[in-house]
Amino acid sequence: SKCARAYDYIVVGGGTAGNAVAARLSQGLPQSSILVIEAGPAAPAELNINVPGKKGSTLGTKYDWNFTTVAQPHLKNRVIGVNRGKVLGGSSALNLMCYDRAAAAEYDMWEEVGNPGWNWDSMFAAMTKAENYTGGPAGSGTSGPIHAVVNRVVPAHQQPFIPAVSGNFDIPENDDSLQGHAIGVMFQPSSIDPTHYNRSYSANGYLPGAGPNLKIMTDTTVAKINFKAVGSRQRATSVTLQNGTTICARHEIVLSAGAVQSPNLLELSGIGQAPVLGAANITQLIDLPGVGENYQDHLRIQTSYQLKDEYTSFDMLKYNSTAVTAEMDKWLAGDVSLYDYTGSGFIFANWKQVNGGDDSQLKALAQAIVDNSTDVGHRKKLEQLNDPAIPQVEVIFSDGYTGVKGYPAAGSALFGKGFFTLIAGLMHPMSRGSVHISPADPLGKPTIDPRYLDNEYDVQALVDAVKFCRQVALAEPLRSVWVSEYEPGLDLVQTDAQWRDFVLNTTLSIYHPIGTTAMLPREDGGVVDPSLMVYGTTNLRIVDAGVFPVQISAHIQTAIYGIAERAAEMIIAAAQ
Ligand SMILES: Cc1cc2nc3c(=O)[nH]c(=O)nc-3n(C[C@H](O)[C@H](O)[C@H](O)COP(=O)(O)OP(=O)(O)OC[C@H]3O[C@@H](n4cnc5c(N)ncnc54)[C@H](O)[C@@H]3O)c2cc1C
Repeated sequence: SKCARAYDYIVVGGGTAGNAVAARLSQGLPQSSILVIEAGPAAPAELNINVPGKKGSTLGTKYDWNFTTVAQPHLKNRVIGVNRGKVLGGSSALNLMCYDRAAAAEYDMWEEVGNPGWNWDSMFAAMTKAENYTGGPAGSGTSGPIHAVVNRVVPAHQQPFIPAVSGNFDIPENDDSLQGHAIGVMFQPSSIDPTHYNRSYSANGYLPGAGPNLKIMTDTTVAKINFKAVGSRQRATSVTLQNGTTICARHEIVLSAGAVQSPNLLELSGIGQAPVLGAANITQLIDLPGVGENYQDHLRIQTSYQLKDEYTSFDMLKYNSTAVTAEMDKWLAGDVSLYDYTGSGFIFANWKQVNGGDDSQLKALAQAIVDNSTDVGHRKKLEQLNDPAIPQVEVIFSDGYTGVKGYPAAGSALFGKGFFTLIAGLMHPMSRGSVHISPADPLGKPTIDPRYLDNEYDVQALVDAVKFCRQVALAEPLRSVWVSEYEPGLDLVQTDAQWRDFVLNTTLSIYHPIGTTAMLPREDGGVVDPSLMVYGTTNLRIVDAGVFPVQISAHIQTAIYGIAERAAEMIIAAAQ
């Protein structure tokens, strides 16, 4: 079909990775033309995105694709939200700004599973190239486009968190957790620009540094990628937009639509497994069974505590309209405000640290899964369990009520009270799921089935993680700041059966899907090779969270920026 326009490089998806790779290409290839196509709008002045304390307020809005899983049979048939950014900046505009890194050995595993050059050293260099960490330890990035800083608002009732953990558990205080040794209890930064105390994300971080050769189309959705056969491989020549327009690419197309939608776009373009394509009446161009498989995520579970009345929590902004106005005025004026707040207290621990020195039960459960699996990712998870330097559980000190049953209703006895929440994240669940186009409506919402908790390891791990949250809350001096456990309730949940039920009723995703276009050997279910090129194509790369081969024990944005930096270096080198 005819080209309405042509560019040297087309990046599909102006999200976290897409804007990063596009801006770097525009700088490194000043003679080339680069186009970013983003389905959502640009929203540079949107306070719900820019103000750190308004994090979460964009979920369910026009800036969110609002995907959901299919009913999860092992979570009592609950449907779990899969929120994804639909705005220039993608999910980096919606995320909760936690900014950290996993243990060095976890990035080295990417190389061990068949990706030469992808290891801690190369990823650390790439992640710090993306970074400008004010007040970070030696070795942090200081001139990259994404800002990081430890939040200047630390509520008084968070002060006892670190002493309670380091004083009562075998978990050391660690001031250096972004340098490859992740274990400990610590303050960690958020992706915030301390100049104005606003969210730092791919749209306001990378794009201002791009050259005039970068063009951005917003509110524009790509429907498919078109190919031309070159010998036994396929060359990506153009994209077709949802309105039927065709835009041509002279050199390469980069797919950065995220771990949910990049595999969908491959399928819509004829790349994927035969049954999925056949059911949607799509002609198969490349048989790639790994497309949309290997969906891995982090899971969350939490306990919440009602504070003594002398403490003021972030909850105030839920019920006190005078405080809302006053704090927003302070934020707008650049003064210290409650609206600066993001979480800064974290624990990253292995199972022995969580379970009083004994990790035998969880290891046996994991071993049983690996014994019945040929999956390379499962084998790596067992290796991770055996390495005490690799965290299995994260606990976030979250000020205010951020649980599942809801803040007390207006008029109820606890309305107007303050809370804090300990959110546990399970870092290496064993479950694997999938995301595919829906046969009935291939251009509509995808069918997402993460198969959460489909194995006993994940269930028991969540039980242990949430019991650990309570133990931390009960440890002094933290015990002295609260009056009662609001959720689940000290009296209501005590036995293992009750904890198990609480897990099945309240476990949620912590929004980190990865692996659905994995960088792995083709025979292991891989979709891209170590240069991020889709197998069977000559010039289609994927640059987003989908290429992670194995999940890491960290919030994933730093690794995604690192992948984008490395991808840009490869594409620029290939062009020169
Ligand atoms: C609510 C939430 C909280 C999170 N909290 C944290 C956190 O605190 N710390 C952290 O490190 N990580 C966090 N994450 C995870 C992290 O932000 C994301 O994993 C990451 O931003 C994903 O980057 P990406 O480039 O893979 O995809 P995205 O950033 O999602 O980018 C994909 C882009 O492609 C666009 N797109 C999709 N399909 C098309 C199409 N057909 N045509 C055109 N454009 C298209 C989308 O609109 C989007 O802009 C969170 C995520 C969410 C959703």
